Amino acid sequence: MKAVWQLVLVQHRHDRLHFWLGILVAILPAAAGIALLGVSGWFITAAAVAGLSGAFLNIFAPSAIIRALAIIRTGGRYGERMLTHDATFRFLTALRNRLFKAYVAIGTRGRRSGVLLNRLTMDIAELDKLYLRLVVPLALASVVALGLLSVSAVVSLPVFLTGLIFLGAWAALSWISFSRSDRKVARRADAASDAMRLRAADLAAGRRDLAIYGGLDKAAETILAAEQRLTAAEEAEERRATCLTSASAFVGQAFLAASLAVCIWGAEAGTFSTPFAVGLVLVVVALPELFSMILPGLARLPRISLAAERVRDLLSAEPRDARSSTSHDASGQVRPNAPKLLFEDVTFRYRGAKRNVLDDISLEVGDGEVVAIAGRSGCGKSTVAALASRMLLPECGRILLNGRDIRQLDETVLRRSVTVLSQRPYLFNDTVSANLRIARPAATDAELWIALQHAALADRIAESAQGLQTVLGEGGLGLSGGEQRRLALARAFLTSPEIFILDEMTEGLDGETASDVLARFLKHRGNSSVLMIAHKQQELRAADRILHLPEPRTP
Ligand SMILES: Nc1ncnc2c1ncn2[C@@H]1O[C@H](COP(=O)(O)OP(=O)(O)OP(=O)(O)O)[C@@H](O)[C@H]1O
Repeated sequence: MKAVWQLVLVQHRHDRLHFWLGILVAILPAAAGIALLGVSGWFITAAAVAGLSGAFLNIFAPSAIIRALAIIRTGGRYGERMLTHDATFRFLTALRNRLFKAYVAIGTRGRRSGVLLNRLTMDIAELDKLYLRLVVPLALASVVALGLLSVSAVVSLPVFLTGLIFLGAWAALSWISFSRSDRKVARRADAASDAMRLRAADLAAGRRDLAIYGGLDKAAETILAAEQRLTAAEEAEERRATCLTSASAFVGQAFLAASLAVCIWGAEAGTFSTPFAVGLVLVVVALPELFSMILPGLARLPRISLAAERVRDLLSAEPRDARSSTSHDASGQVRPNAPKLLFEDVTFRYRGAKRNVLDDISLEVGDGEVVAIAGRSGCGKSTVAALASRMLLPECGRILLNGRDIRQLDETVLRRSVTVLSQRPYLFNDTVSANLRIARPAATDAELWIALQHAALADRIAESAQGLQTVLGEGGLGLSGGEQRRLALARAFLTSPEIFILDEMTEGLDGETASDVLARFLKHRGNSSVLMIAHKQQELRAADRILHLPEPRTP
């Protein structure tokens, strides 16, 4: 549970003003609501007693108080919703940014990025309950309970003692629920939900191969098994929540009964008047509802706690330089005579792997130079490409872009400086122009057509009546593998990076298309340098320099 409090502190530090304002504004309507019930009960009874006995009763003051309390309660509830939700959304927005930056900086560490992203999204969604369902209701219940106890201590000792006993009972209930939070069940639910999504994504992506090899049914079964595990865990959580609600309802009813007995005794003994006793009973009626507001947060505590732990761990793994990359370091200005890309004694090992993929590798790509990386399969060529574009971070050594450590570069500057062309370009199910403008949002239609011409795709797009507005993918224009690569090329031509990283850009294309795509790329790349993972002779021939990576070592 330590992580839960640490995250509460992080939120508090993030925006103290909204944190406390939310709590204060939540207390206001709750206190007004309780006072409204008490004053109304007292007033109605006092009016009835005065009516029966013919005594004088000033009705104006209580009526005005009742109206004022009703207005405060209604307005306060609106303000409370606004402020508490605002405080939560502000915090979650900032948290999301920090967490995504942390992921970018430390990488996925060998785990599936889709699974991590999904888990992160779900964890952040879980954390919106931290302030709204735990902090605010707990603060609210504590302040109101202590306030009422203080008042009752002055008014009547039996009322004070009754309140104290039942407040103790609620505190004990909350503590038991808090300390016996079943994190095992929450962990099982999280694992089952991750497995379900992972298996479903695998089934969707690999359905053709699964159908060919007859594995569709088995794949579907694994999804159903994960779903059953998730349902079982959720049922266990539901049972726990029901027990908690029942126990709280029992304490609430016992409290009402005991308070009623004390009020009847007080009225009969003349300790307080009948109108006061009725007002007191109505105040007591409101309290169980106030305490029950804590229950959803308490029932959800195991899940909140696990989410808080993961988020805290990610925040603590966030490298200092990624947290504080300054615009000074990240300015993206060219340092004279610095190579475009420089690897200095870089060592890298995949998480969980037994050996380093790269050992003390040094390489350099000069201004405007085309450098090919060659080597046996598995020697780490794609790993070099991933390191050069900061998809991975080296264990030891440094990677410098224009003379500055790649770790310290601002994300925007980095993405503007490095363009990666891979063998699997991602094309969105959107128009041709939208797919191209990802690279340069302000590009004009004329610029898009020029880029398409350079990539030898303009004629194909012009065939379609909608031209640049033609939708790609399902229900739209279908492109062959080679055409997709040409569209990715046109997209790359709209950027002017310091360096292009070509990770098997022509892989899977026939010889003629591969030569054409490569030739067009080299002709229209401008002044950018190129680091090219080379498998083919034509790629090696096109390079100014070839770097051979050492043979892969067997474990
Ligand atoms: N995510 C990963 N986790 C663990 N090991 C990995 C991962 N990705 C690659 N490897 C391993 O790292 C080594 C280098 O892989 P890499 O893809 O960089 O080689 P490559 O030279 O590009 O190979 P190829 O020419 O066959 O594409 C290989 O032994 C590979 O099995």
